[in-house]
Amino acid sequence: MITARRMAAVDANAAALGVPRKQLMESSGNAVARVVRDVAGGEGAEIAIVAGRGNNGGDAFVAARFLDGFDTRTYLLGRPESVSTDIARENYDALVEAEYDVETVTDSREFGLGDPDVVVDAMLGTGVTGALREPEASVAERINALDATVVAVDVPSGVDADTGESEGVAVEADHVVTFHDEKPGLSSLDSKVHVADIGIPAAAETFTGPGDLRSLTRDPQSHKGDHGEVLVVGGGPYTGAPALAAGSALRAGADLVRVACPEPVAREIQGYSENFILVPFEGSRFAPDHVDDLLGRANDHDVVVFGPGLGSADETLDAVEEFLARYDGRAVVDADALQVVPDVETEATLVCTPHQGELEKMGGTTAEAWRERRSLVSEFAGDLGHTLLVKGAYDVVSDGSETRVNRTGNPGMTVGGTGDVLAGVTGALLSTQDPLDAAAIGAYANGRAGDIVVDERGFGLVATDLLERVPEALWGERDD
Ligand SMILES: NC(=O)C1=CN([C@@H]2O[C@H](COP(=O)(O)OP(=O)(O)OC[C@H]3O[C@@H](n4cnc5c(N)ncnc54)[C@H](O)[C@@H]3O)[C@@H](O)[C@H]2O)[C@H](O)CC1
Ligand SMILES: [K+]
Repeated sequence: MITARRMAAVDANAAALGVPRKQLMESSGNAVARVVRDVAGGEGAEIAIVAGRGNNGGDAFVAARFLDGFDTRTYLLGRPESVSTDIARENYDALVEAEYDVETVTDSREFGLGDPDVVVDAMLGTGVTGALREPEASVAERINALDATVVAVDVPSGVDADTGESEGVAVEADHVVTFHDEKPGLSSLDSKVHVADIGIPAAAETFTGPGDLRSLTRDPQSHKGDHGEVLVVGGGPYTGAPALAAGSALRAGADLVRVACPEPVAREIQGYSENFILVPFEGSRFAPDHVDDLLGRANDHDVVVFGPGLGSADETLDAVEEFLARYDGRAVVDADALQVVPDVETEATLVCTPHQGELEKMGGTTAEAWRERRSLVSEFAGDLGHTLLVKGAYDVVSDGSETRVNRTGNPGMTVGGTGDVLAGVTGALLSTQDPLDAAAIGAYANGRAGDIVVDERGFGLVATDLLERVPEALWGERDD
């Protein structure tokens, strides 16, 4: 099962892996034609292809080329100039050039579909927003009134592939040829669903890629706070770690970042940067006495990043345990705080970011080969009931039901502090993304930032270099 949003990400990842969308379109069109052949009842059958101006229409232009021998006519709803993508337009032009029977429909009132045996509905696919507009709405009604067998491309036009719902009229299809994987909304329809393999490499789904960054949108109308308020809880024996996590959360786009830390740590951090808002607590380390106050504060934030530099004193770990038991918001848990997670019952939504050693301390197991590690991490995440981001040469991210593997990053990143950067980035992302996406994008961007630094200067990077490249890694030029 795959949502339209995830499908778009996987599609972009496939392109980055060297399988561009036009190639997928060729497979999609071919798959549609195969189903049409099966339902048409022999050559000579009359087939009407009704194509819209997006890539859904593009699939149908390809299908027409695979239907030689049938009496096929293709209708484009609109002028050729209105075809909205290059690849759909190229496939349209190819039909015209090869003298296929193609008509443009500019006045739908005069559009007569005749009495075909099969209608291919390729007006709209996953690009639909809201109710069908004209001319698509009245053409859908006309298709529904015919006796023909209706084969819809990807999704019946007007239907939302994620929900199966339509806001107005929608095509009623006998068959739907959908691509790559089942879509959540199709099972509720009265159509026979055919899932066609269109040659998207499994790696486009398994591995994070530039497509995963597509969910990072910024609404021009956004206000302060829309992109997250993050509370970093850390510091004690270490002072750099919470500062790195906080700085990274800001670089990853959080609007406000506060650092809750012991007073002496706060004094030191203040000297690092004027961008930090500090909320010091008494004493030299986090302890159970601080939990009440901290819970109040945490509830005013979207996400808490727990762990950088906290240390592992017994009273600190007790305090972490008590905090998590009483907290029901979102949190990234890193470093020493990780070890209490398996023992605590919490309503909180956690993204845990252990390296392999920390994973073992949590009770998880690891393996050398990433495929094996992927299954182990997935199983352990399922047992924990939280999302895991297990760091390594290949990072494994899983919530127990979905698992992604991240390949960005390099051996230069074994230096101290890179984990704190990852925790901060993931914390900022967790305020706008679901936990699996936040962890996957966090791992991808953190590694990419490291790759940018090493490409430029070679090894010898330090964590602050990485932090500075986080914006570029998240929003810089994308090759999708
Ligand atoms: N990997 C894949 O998923 C592949 C999918 N393919 C096919 O591509 C379509 C999605 O294509 P896209 O261009 O994004 O969108 P559509 O063709 O569905 O429609 C865009 C088109 O429609 C207009 N529009 C939007 N809403 C409405 C409305 N309510 N009424 C009228 N018109 C509307 C919008 O303005 C655009 O012009 C997917 O379904 C697959 O069929 C690839 O070919 C292969 C890879
Ligand atoms: K369609």
